[in-house]
Amino acid sequence: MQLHVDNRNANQLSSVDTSLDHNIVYDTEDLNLWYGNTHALKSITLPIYEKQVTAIIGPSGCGKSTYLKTLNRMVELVPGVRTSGVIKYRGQSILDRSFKVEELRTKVGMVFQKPNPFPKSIYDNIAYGPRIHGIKNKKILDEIVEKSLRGAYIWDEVKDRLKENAYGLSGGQQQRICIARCLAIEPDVILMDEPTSALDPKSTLKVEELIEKLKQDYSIIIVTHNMQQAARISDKTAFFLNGEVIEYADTNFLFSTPKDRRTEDYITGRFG
Ligand SMILES: Nc1ncnc2c1ncn2[C@@H]1O[C@H](COP(=O)(O)OP(=O)(O)OP(=O)(O)O)[C@@H](O)[C@H]1O
Repeated sequence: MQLHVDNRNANQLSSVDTSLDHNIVYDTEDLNLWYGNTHALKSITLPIYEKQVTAIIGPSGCGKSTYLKTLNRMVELVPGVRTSGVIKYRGQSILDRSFKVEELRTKVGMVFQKPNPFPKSIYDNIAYGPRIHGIKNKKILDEIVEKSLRGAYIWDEVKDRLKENAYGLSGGQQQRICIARCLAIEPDVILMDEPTSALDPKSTLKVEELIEKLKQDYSIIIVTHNMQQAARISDKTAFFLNGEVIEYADTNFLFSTPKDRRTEDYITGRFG
């Protein structure tokens, strides 16, 4: 594995942006994951930096979504899953049995491939999380709803129709509602699993612009099949293949001078 960004592996550093001293938000060390007999993640070691966009790329079935779902422990909902190794979120070992998964869910939001608003009003979609966390005061909820919709750059489009069902919005708008729903719980990290793959080019552009803005305040980890998208919006890129991280580097570096032949083959479209 080529690892250009991990300061703990100084010998392997070849293209590190040392001008930005970003903290590590997630640190994965020697993570393995099995679905029954399928060894889906193999010895993954990956530091994820805060307030950056980290893209996970690789061909179908290489373990991208699985890795994302280990970061919020959603993967353990699959029967027969086993893991070994360590994932630290802000220094806390989240795979430990003693770690409270509820704590993680308040800090880590997730946006899925297909927009999945609840069959409720736009307002209730955004207020859902805060209400679960016990906020009942209407004025406070109004403020959270407005702030979250503004944060997802969709306020102007929906401010006059907050009581309407979110299903009445376009796919791109629904996806930004889902992002606003994430923001309403004031997360630290946003996980995105191919958030634009179901969207048209115009909506994709809007979501990409939104991601660029969100990284000022949030750490974003995005799985994408779209290499142009990874190149456009991410700071770091990890290339996965057959459950392994083949190369992890500053995005500019990985796309311009990949170190591993397999990365080069993938990004030049020779396979995948
Ligand atoms: N629930 C599951 N049960 C058993 N095996 C699974 C399950 N989910 C994924 N796998 C297997 O784990 C491996 C990694 O799958 P994963 O979905 O993480 O890949 P991916 O890179 O996200 O693929 P894609 O780009 O097609 O979404 C594959 O071999 C897949 O078949």
